Amino acid sequence: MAEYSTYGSVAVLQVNNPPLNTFTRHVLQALVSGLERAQRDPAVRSIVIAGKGPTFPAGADLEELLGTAAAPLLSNLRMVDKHVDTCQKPIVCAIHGTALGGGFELALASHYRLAVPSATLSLPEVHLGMLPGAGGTQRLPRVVGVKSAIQLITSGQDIKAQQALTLGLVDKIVQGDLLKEAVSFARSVEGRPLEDRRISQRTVPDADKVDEVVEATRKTILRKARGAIAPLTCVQAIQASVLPFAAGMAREADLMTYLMTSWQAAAQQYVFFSEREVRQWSHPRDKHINFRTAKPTVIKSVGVVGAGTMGAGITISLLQAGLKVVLLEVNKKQLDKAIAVIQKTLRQKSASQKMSQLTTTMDYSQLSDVDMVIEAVFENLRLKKEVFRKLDVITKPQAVLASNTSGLDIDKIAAATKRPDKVVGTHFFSPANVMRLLENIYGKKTSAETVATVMQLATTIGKVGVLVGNCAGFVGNRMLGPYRSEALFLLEEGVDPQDVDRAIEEFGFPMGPFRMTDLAGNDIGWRRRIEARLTTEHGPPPDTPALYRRGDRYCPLPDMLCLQGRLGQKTGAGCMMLQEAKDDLTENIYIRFRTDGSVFDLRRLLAHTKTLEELILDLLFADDCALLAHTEAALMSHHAPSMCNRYDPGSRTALPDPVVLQMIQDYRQEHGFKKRTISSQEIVERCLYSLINEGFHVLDEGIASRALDIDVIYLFGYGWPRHTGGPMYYVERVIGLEKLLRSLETYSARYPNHSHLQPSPLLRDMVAKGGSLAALGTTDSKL
Ligand SMILES: CC(C)(COP(=O)(O)OP(=O)(O)OC[C@H]1O[C@@H](n2cnc3c(N)ncnc32)[C@H](O)[C@@H]1OP(=O)(O)O)[C@@H](O)C(=O)NCCC(=O)NCCSC(=O)C[C@@H](O)CCCCCCCCCCCCC(=O)O
Repeated sequence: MAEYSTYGSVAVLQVNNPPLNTFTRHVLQALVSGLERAQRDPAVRSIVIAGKGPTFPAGADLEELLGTAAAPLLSNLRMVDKHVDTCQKPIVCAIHGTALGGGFELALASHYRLAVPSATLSLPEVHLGMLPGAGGTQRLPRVVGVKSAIQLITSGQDIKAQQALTLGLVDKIVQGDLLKEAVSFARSVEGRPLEDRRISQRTVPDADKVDEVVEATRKTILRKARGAIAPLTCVQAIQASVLPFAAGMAREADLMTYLMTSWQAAAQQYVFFSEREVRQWSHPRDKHINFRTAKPTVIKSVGVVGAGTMGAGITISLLQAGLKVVLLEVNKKQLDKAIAVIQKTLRQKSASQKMSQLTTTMDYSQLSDVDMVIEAVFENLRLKKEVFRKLDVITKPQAVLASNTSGLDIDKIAAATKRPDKVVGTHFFSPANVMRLLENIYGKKTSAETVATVMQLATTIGKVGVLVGNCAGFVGNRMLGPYRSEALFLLEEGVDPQDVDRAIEEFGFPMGPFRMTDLAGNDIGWRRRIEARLTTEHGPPPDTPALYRRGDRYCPLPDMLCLQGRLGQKTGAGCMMLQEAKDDLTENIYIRFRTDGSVFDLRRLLAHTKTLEELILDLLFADDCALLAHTEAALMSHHAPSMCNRYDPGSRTALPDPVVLQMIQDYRQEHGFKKRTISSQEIVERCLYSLINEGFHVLDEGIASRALDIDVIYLFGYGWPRHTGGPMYYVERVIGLEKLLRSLETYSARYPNHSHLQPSPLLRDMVAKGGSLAALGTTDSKL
């Protein structure tokens, strides 16, 4: 637990609790005993604390901290802190790996800190809904000042060894053998006075500005925290660091108790464990196929087909993980653009050497030797099937063929090949090199080995892989459908897009549904609806009721906006790019012509023209292909409208657009909707409960095998606020299943034709029988 040895006058205490040397009560007890022994022994004149194996302690053991062993753990932790803080012999912490939470706090309580260059220090408790409760909020500001301490603690960010040296958090970076160096360093400081080495005895350098600093940061923290209580509570604890040390520690303990007993801390710790638990997948239809039984194929090289935004992002992720990549794109201009983006991103990450692992090509035969291909072409089933047909012929028989589709049928794609067992979905989220989620979709014939391979790939490239079944939209986008529909129905009834966004953002999402569509591109959903024949490029399908499709309520507002060229931020951004990077405009921008109402993709037109400017000038001045008036004006002003909001050039701040508001008003009038006032609560409930209700359907159908899989998808792919634990956790632990059912019953009685508000049979069953999502597989046994 903590191994004791001596090297002459130096006692070495090495924490040994694999894999991360976390502090359990027994580890802390062993540390107390070791410290007592070293203090008692007159031959010992200094002490080194280190971690055995790969790391310095990574903090308190969460299973103990949150369980019945919390009290002895805390009392032992206090004892260690007291022994270290009052010790009359110098204590040197030798840091390698990750010194996190309580581990870093132990180092701060010691007299000296040495670190290897690769070491990382951090106080990540805020991510667990807590604060650094072992003196971190009191000692850190005494070293770096209140301002930096607020920044470091409320973000929980990593501090690399070199930065820690600059901040005065470590005393020396050690290049060679850490333990040997630490022992010799300890020997060199023996007998020196210790008072000025005790951080607890120092004063906070910017103490006189504490109120000013707190006031200045509060607003930013509030905006970022979006309903999470931990960040602001951390600030309160840091504020107390200007008090005498003992008083500050007492305040820290009070605030820690408050946080530790909050529902948000429980939710965030559930998130921590769920993020790891999704790796322990099992096939919903055959539990014998699981992460233990299925062996992944080793992937060393990957082909990426399609060098659009997604293809480039996927390529960056693969290169960063050290994999060889062959990037194929048939459009030379697009390929060049992707290469530039990849180069720039890798350079920013100081990883330019990774470029040597990249081959770019326009020739499919270059994919003949890769272990796996990820197709990232346009979201069109016909096109994807064509690509897979080619890949099946060209790639080696054992290669895995994955599609980065966001919702198309994996079985239909697999059917285009003679190796459906090797075909699988890998749904990346944009930007693919940033977003952590990888939704992996197995088809009817996908083999266990193929599933294991893509789940392993997720880990290799630092993503959170979640295994789901095949259905339209899979888990994430399928659940988003009802949410979006309800948001649109709310517009019909009287709220403005900004009201919906505000309510959802106040709940904790980084973006409401309309800002999100503006960002992603309204045409994505439009194309999908066109393919599903719910609408056409010219308007509603003939002989179709305006507000119904196949018997279901339908809101045509987004289609109407698309027909007017209001495709989202990119229509504005695309035109703004005119000024700076005209070659950059390669996404799908549509131009609708007055003459025959036909819609063209600007990108395609661009391929036949010299420059975007020339094309636009041609279009604007050609008699036979005049643009719609408003698009024309927007192009002229280099600022096309987005779907629902206006954006000042270069800005992402959404401003209400009077044109859209008027359009919605006219629409209400035309279809006889009576405007009424709708509360934020109703907005949130209707949007989120319909999404969660779909989650119950998804579980019922076995598309997701556990509620935690859905939670992880929403947390890591859709910006669901982390402090609420995810949609399924939130509804079960915070709202209550019974309340959800009653609310859905009320809303569905009011809106009988909104089918997604009809409570799912699984939810009804669970409420009737007192069942729980945990019993369905939400493994929160660790909590
Ligand atoms: C460390 C990592 C970066 C490593 O990442 P890596 O990818 O290598 O590995 P994994 O993440 O997969 O982890 C492997 C394995 O280990 C499990 N695990 C990781 N961390 C912990 C942990 N801290 N505890 C338990 N288990 C852990 C993980 O689940 C994996 O398990 P699996 O089965 O899936 O293989 C990365 O793991 C990481 O970031 N970990 C989290 C580190 C962290 O957050 N540390 C901080 C912990 S909280 C803490 O330290 C609190 C302190 O501030 C002290 C608090 C003192 C409280 C005092 C309160 C006083 C007032 C109290 C009230 C009075 C009441 C009373 O008196 O009774």
